[in-house]
Amino acid sequence: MPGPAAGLISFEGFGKSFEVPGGTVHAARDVNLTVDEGEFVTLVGPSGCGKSTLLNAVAGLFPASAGTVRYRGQPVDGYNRSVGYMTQSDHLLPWRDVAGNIAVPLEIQGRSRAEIRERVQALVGLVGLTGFEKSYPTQLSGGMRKRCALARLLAYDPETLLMDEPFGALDAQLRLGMQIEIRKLCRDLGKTVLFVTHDLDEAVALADRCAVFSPRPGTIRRIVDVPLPRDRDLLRLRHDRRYVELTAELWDLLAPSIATHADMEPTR
Ligand SMILES: Nc1ncnc2c1ncn2[C@@H]1O[C@H](COP(=O)(O)OP(=O)(O)OP(=O)(O)O)[C@@H](O)[C@H]1O
Repeated sequence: MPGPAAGLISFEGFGKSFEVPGGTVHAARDVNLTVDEGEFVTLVGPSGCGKSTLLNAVAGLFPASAGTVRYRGQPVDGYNRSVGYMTQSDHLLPWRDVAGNIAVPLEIQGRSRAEIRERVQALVGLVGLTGFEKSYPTQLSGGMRKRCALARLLAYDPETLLMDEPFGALDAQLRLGMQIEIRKLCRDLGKTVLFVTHDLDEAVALADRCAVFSPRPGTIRRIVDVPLPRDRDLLRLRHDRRYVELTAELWDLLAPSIATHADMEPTR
């Protein structure tokens, strides 16, 4: 069995095609990527290049069409219970308050009432929602809803977080607040993160490494190391020369595919 050098998650010649009416969509091809435990890897690339497909494959939502996806050295075969998923929409239950929403995974796991109360309180504190336990989703700001969704995700205590543009709908200030939050939480809790974003600043600000995709069928064009400190100050990144250079490098890599990316038809 592969040892730790093989990484926590590995894509080995991974490819995925979907049969759709009128043809086959080749979503991803020949993807090779190893993600180490505790690493924060961002995925960027043109729309439709297969970024979400990679997350879905790690979650075990479908099998690979080519190659292999491994988790802890084992091929992903069926639902991967070691991962938690967060998307742009928060899917909070409107009829439950903050505490009730965060409690959902714990209730499903059959935890005792006392245990649930204690864990919910800890999670509320962790994401900065203390005092809002009894608020309903409609009474929360966009950023607070995200915090609530994040606390619910952490209630599962997944080893790995799969995040698909989780802050895409937030305005710039709230987004920055959530970015600070997620980096700190993941570092403190030792989580491994695969994070899809269209925002190149976000891709650099959060990442230990950033994988840049080519247009569909997407493959990794370049893996960019982000040599910023692990405890980087996101509020001051704009003054950091390395950050400015790295975001410019990503722009240069992606600009040609943005300019030519007009084809959204299935490739047959
Ligand atoms: N379950 C599916 N069935 C059919 N086609 C799919 C499925 N999932 C993804 N696709 C297609 O595969 C391609 C890649 O989709 P994917 O969502 O992975 O791209 P993406 O890079 O995440 O896109 P975006 O940045 O726009 O969210 C797209 O053409 C999409 O329509």
